[in-house]
Amino acid sequence: MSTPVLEGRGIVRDYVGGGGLFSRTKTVRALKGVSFSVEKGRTLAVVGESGCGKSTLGRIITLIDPATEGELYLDGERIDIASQRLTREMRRKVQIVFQNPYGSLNPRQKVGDVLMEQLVLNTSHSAAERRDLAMKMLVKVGLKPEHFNRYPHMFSGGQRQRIAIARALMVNPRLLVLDEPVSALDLSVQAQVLNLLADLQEEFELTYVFISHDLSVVRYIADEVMVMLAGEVVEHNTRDAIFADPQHPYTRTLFAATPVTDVERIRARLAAKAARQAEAARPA
Ligand SMILES: Nc1ncnc2c1ncn2[C@@H]1O[C@H](COP(=O)(O)OP(=O)(O)OP(=O)(O)O)[C@@H](O)[C@H]1O
Repeated sequence: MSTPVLEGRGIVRDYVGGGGLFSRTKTVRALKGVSFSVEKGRTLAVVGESGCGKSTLGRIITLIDPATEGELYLDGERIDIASQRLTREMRRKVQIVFQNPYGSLNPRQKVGDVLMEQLVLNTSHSAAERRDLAMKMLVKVGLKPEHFNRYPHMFSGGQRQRIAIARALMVNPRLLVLDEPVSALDLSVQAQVLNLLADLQEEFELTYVFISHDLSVVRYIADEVMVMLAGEVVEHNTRDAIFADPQHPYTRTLFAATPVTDVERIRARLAAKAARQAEAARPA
């Protein structure tokens, strides 16, 4: 078997915080030894109720926050997630897209500059090359070259999420952590952004860690599903297996509350993707 793009072993995260003026300092163990791996080109969905540790795990994988204990491997290379002695190259490999792109886009920065800034920090491209690459990326995510000189407030929510995805892709990452990336969007726009993510995954051979509370979205996009409860993984299986036959009582409760939406459309999309992948894998 090939080396996974991402592997976590026994990841623990404690938050040491005050319990208020008159109470003793409390430690919250947000992750209690989480292990998983994701193969290249696959999407691992992380699900579970609010507070189970999904975002904490996402921030550790993205190397934004340190872990208290545990090991993380990117393309087989061990990353020091406790002390966070990280190279720029390690950081480049993992990018994150958040639920609210408006919060992470500088309102005074034009979209073209948002994209080119990534290249200034991470590459030695000339100004003309940076401009060219940013223009091309705008088109790849379904925006237009004339959007280059516009500000974030001039876009819809879906378009802003496309800008955030474009920014993440500018540095040619291996892995995208998508933390509730469509939760703030209308249903029709959600579908467009999910389709875009599926297309980009195929084109750039990206690996996704997709954090979501929305199981209909997970059913659409995931290859594998990892269910978390109170900082622990209670179940991890392929999407089809876990939806058809959830094993853990908590998974069953979680899934029982979710309506199945538009199954035919999901099946058609996944079948088309599988056919394209099979065609690409066929020897010439
Ligand atoms: N900075 C922090 N300081 C202290 N405790 C924190 C901090 N961030 C998260 N926690 C706690 O860690 C636990 C996991 O939080 P986390 O945000 O990772 O959960 P989540 O599953 O992503 O929830 P949500 O879906 O609501 O974002 C929670 O108990 C939370 O209160």
